[in-house]
Order: sequence, then structure tokens, then C-alpha cells
Amino acid sequence: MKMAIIGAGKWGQALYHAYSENNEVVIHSRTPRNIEHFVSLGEALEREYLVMAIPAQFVRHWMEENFVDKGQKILVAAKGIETSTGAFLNDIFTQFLPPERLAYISGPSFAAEVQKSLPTALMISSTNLSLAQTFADHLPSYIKGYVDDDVVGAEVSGAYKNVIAIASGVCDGLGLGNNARAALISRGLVEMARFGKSFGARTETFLSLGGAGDLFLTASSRLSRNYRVGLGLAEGKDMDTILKELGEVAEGVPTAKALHRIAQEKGIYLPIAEEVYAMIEEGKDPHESVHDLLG
Ligand SMILES: NC(=O)C1=CN([C@@H]2O[C@H](COP(=O)(O)OP(=O)(O)OC[C@H]3O[C@@H](n4cnc5c(N)ncnc54)[C@H](O)[C@@H]3O)[C@@H](O)[C@H]2O)C=CC1
Ligand SMILES: O=C(CO)COP(=O)(O)O
Repeated sequence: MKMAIIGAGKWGQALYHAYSENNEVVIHSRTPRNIEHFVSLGEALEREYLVMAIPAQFVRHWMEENFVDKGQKILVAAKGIETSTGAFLNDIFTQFLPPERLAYISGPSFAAEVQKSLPTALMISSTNLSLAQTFADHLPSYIKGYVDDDVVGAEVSGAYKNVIAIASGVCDGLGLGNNARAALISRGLVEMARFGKSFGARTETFLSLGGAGDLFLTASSRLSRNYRVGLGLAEGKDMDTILKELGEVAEGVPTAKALHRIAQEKGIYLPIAEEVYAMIEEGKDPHESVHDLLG
């Protein structure tokens, strides 16, 4: 397939590497990069298949400023919920093109390992299963693709796991042990499913690659930027310092704010996400958060 990757960060470049195995792929980002097949925005938009790999908080602005509908099908690779409105990415993209032309990629996938062509399994979700299958069929030999039609479940899983990963980094940073981390991740999965169900997601989606799979990966590895944010919080660092030292996007930070907003508006019980929000936004002492979660 003729494809363009939009966004040349870690994930955009990893997906460029992956999809280049079987397809004609170009890549575009706002800052020119010295990458083979780097193209202008105009050339990228001419491609039939687009992969959107810019961070979730910038998606709406990017679409408003740059998107020209030429019948393209879009695979959304970002994971997050818009802080300013509480909107899911599908709420944003469907303002620009119909759901049957949208798919979402999720699952346990550190960009660094995909870039090394290490074995990976991912989920591609769309209300149009034929489109999901098309994106899955064109994945490289080392990525096994599974298709699903629970878009809400996939979106919530990908976004929420980043917030639980922050909590897990705090847990390990405080040296609370393996029991504590396992309990936190398990309860985080329950909380994620509760939240998703309130938006119509299927419970079994949270047991899939996009849910439990990505959560287990992200909440237990220093390769995760979100997990590293948690380590920084446990060390007592302020958020500006943490994000400056990280130098990359950590979607769990803005998503924690979005979850807090939605929890207040809809009255959903999100104890772990709310403690992450309190640590990030209100400077709550992580030891106090642990005490309150055990209470
Ligand atoms: N890095 C990873 O292992 C994975 C990341 N993702 C998701 O992919 C998305 C992108 O993350 P990464 O590529 O890892 O981030 P990154 O921090 O490596 O790169 C972010 C890219 O977005 C660009 N960018 C920043 N602000 C922008 C704006 N206002 N408009 C357009 N472009 C802008 C930056 O120039 C940079 O190239 C995130 O939603 C992340 O959760 C998903 C799976 C794996
Ligand atoms: O989504 C990811 C792995 O599936 C990347 O996780 P981080 O954004 O925490 O690095």
C-alpha cells in the first residue's frame, strides 16, 4: 500500500521502519528530518493511507491546520485523551472523516524494540473491520496483527495504561516491592475497564494486547517514558524537572488531567488515576498517595 507516516518522533519512525518492509512508505513531520523518503506535507496527504503518530494533545490542532480530505484512510498511532476537552481521539478524528476510514493501533510496543525488528503483537481496531484487516495484513513479518472493532476499548486502554504506568514507576521508585506493584497493576486494570465500560467499551478488550498487554509492558519497564515520570515523582522531583530530563512525550501526564476532569464530570471512581493527578498537578507527596490508596 502507498502510505505516509505523519510525525517523525520515536513512534512515527518505528512505524515507518516497520511498514517499509512491505509497502511504499514516506514520512513527514513539521521539522524536516534527514530520513530517506522524507516528504512535504502536500506529498504526504496525497497518499491513500496515513499513519498519525503525533502526540494526542496536538492532534486536533494538526488536523485543523493541515488536513485536506482526499479520501485517505487513517491509522491513529497516538495514545491519549485530550486534556482541554476530555475528548477521545476518535471524537476528534470523526469531525474530519467518517469512522469507516479510521483505525487505531494499540498494544505492547516500545518503539525502540520495533525499530530493531523484534517480535511484537499489536491490535488494530476499527468499526470497519475490513480496514483494520488491511492495516494488519501490511504489517511486517515480525509484527503479528490482531483486528477488533471495539474502538473505544482500544482508545481507553492505550491512554489509561500510561497513567497506571506513572503510578507503577512511583511504586518502584519508593521501593514498595513486587507485591505492591502487582496489586497496583491489577487494580489499575480493573479501574481502566470500569472507566471504559462507562463509555461503552467491551470488558474483554481490557484483557487484550491493547489493554493488559500494553499495561504489563509499560508499567514494568524503564523503557517506558511514563514509568520514568513515576520514578521521578518518587524521587521528589517537580514535574518541570522530570519532563525536561525526559525530553520526550509522556502521554500519561496530560491524560491524567483529562481523566480527573472526566471523573469529576461523570462521577466515576478512579482512585489510582486521581492519585496520579494529585501528585502531578497538586504536588501531593507520593507516600501520602500510597497511604490513601491502601486506606
Ligand atoms: N515511543 C513509543 O514507544 C510509543 C509511542 N506511542 C505513542 O505515539 C505518540 C507519539 O509519541 P512518540 O513518537 O513516542 O513521541 P516523541 O516524543 O518521540 O516525538 C513526538 C513527536 O511529535 C512532534 N510534535 C510535538 N509537538 C507537535 C505539534 N504540536 N505538532 C506536530 N508535531 C508535534 C515532535 O516534533 C516529535 O517529533 C504518543 O501518543 C505515544 O503515546 C505509541 C506506542 C509506542
Ligand atoms: O505505548 C508505549 C508502549 O506500548 C510507549 O510507552 P511510553 O509512552 O510510556 O514510553
